[in-house]
Amino acid sequence: MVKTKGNAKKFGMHPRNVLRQPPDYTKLAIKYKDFRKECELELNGKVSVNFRNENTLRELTKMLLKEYFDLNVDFAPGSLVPTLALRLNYILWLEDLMEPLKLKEIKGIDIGCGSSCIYSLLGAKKNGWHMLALESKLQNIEYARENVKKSQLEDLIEVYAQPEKTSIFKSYFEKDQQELQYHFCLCNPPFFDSNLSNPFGGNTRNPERRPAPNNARTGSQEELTCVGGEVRFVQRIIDESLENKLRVRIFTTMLGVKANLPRILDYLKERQVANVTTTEFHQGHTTRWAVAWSFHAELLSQERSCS
Ligand SMILES: C[S@@+](CC[C@H](N)C(=O)[O-])C[C@H]1O[C@@H](n2cnc3c(N)ncnc32)[C@H](O)[C@@H]1O
Repeated sequence: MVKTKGNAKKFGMHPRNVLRQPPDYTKLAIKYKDFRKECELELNGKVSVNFRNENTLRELTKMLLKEYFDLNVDFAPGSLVPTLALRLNYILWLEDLMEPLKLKEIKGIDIGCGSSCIYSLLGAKKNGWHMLALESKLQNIEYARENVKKSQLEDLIEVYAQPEKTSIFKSYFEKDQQELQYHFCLCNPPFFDSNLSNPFGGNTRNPERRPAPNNARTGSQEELTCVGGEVRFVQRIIDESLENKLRVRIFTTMLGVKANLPRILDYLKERQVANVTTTEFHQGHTTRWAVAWSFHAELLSQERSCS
C-alpha cells in the first residue's frame, strides 16, 4: 500500500487564489442585486451569507464568477452548483504543472464539465487555454454550450456530447481525424457509487462516505453518481490513459475521499505508472485530493508527492 504524506495543516489555499481572503460580501451585495436578495442583513449593517441554502450558493457563485472573471454563468435547475475557491485551487495547480513546460499554447480536456462548464471557462478566460469539455448529461451539455456562448469563449472551448457514460476519451479521440495532442486533462468525477442502496449515505464514520458538507449539497443523482463511484471512474481514466499515453501530456483528477487516494496510487503502481504526483486542495473546512500522472519523460514535480 502506498502511503501519502498528507498533512492538511501544511497547505492553505493556493497562494494565487483570489479568494484566499474572504471577499467583502457587504460591498458585493450592494453591487449585485440578485446576490443581495439572498443575503441576510445583520444588526451591525454587514451582510451574512447562508452557505447551507442552495439558492444562495447559486447566486454567490454566479456573482463571484462575474466579479472576478467577468464570466456570465448559469446552472441547469437541480444541477451541481460549483464552489469557486476549490475550482480555482485546481486551475492554479494545473498552471503550476504547466509552467515548467513553457508552452505558448495550452490545450486541456475537462472530463465532465457539468452545466456550468466552470473549469473550461476559467481556464479559457483566465489563461487563454483551449479546452475540450466532455459531458454526458444532455441538459448539462445545453447549459454548458450556452455558458460558453454568453462568455464569448466559443473560439477557445468545444463542448462535446459524450455518448457513453462509461467512456472517457475514447469516443472523441476515435472521431478526431487531426489526432490533436493535449497538455492536460482535469476531472471532478462523480463521487458516489450508484450501486449502493443509499449512495449519498449519512454515515460519516464510514471512510467510504464523504463527511457531511458545510455547504448545501447540490447536484442531481445522475451528475454525482456512477457505477463504482469515484474510484471506478478514475480507474477508467487511468485505463484509457494507458491506451492514449501520448495524446495527453499530464493526466490529472480530483478525489473527494481521502481513503481513495492510496487506492488510486496503488492502481497506478500496479500498472507501472511511476511518474506520479499528488496534492491537496484546501478551502475553508473542505479538503480535496488530486493526482497527476504522465508517460512523458519530464518528471512531475515531487514537492507534494507520495512515498
Ligand atoms: C461531479 S460533476 C462535475 C461538474 C463540474 N466539472 C464541476 O466541477 O462543477 C461530474 C460531471 O461528469 C458528468 N459525467 C459523468 N460521466 C461522464 C463521462 N463518462 N463523460 C463525460 N461526462 C461525464 C456528469 O454528468 C457530471 O456533470
